[in-house]
Amino acid sequence: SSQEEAIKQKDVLATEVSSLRGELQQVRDERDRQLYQVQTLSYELEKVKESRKHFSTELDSLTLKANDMEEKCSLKDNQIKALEEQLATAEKKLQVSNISAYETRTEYKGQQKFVNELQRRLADAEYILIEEERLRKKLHNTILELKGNIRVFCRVRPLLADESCSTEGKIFSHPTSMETSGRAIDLAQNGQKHSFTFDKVFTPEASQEEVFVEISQLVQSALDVCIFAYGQTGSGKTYTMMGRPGHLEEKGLIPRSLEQIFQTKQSQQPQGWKYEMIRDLISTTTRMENGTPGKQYTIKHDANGNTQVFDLTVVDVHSAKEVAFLLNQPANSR
Ligand SMILES: Nc1ncnc2c1ncn2[C@@H]1O[C@H](COP(=O)(O)OP(=O)(O)OP(=O)(O)O)[C@@H](O)[C@H]1O
Repeated sequence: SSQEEAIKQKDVLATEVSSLRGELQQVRDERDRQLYQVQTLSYELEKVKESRKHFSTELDSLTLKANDMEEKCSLKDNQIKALEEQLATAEKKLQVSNISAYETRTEYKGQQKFVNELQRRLADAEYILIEEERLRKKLHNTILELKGNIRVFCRVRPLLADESCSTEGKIFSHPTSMETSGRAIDLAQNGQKHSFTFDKVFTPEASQEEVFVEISQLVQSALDVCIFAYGQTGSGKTYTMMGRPGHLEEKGLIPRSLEQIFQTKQSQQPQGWKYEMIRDLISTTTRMENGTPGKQYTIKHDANGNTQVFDLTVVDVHSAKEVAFLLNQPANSR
């Protein structure tokens, strides 16, 4: 029985051993599986570590980028704020400008009305002025006609430096009677007295200006005027007509008349008058548009016997408002 028991025990033990072997095998298998898993996990861990490294680098760079972006964003924010402020100011200004533009427009309309009214009044005034000017011209010419179309003036020049005073005393005197005052001259020759009367007598003291004032009225009627200087040689014709070259104060009737004509041309321009002055330096003959010779006024002849001509020639009267003169001043000798 002990043998049986031993056999039984042996069987139990054998079963136990085989079960333990099975368990051992299972544990071994489990261990192998676990080992494999550990290997796989450590491989994965390695991979994870690697990718973590990579991600951390990327994270660093992204963090840097994010910081940079944040900085830029805050900068942009500031800029946006500043721009918003500017926009607000600009909007305010725009509002003010809109108001002032409206006011300006209203004011402009008012001004335009006023200008239109002034232009209308100006046109009226210009019309009246032109009419008045026409009347003035007519009256002026009538007065000149009444004074006489031909007037004779006498000018006595002073003694020149190389001329001596007559031993017999003065050879001329001016009568002082009321009706001949300023118009008469008495000459004494061989004890005889000769009296002459003119429209005006200029004494030796008379300046170029005084002589010009007397004829200046005629220049207004320049279309019909002829100024003629007559007298013996050395009596002062050239001086009276041309003046002394280089001495402005002593310029004669011709330069003064031309100045007056040009001044009138200027001053009458605003009233619609148009004068055309032609200075022809080549032409020696002057003709009206219809072919007839124009009026010619010989002004000067010099001491050498050569004649210099200064022509004031009426070429044409185009219309009441357009008058053309030909001012021909050849320095050539004839
Ligand atoms: N009123 C005056 N005041 C001062 N000097 C004068 C006056 N008139 C003439 N003279 C002088 O007398 C001189 C002779 O005058 P001017 O040459 O004008 O005479 P003229 O009549 O033209 O003579 P001619 O017929 O010989 O050319 C000139 O020296 C001129 O400057």
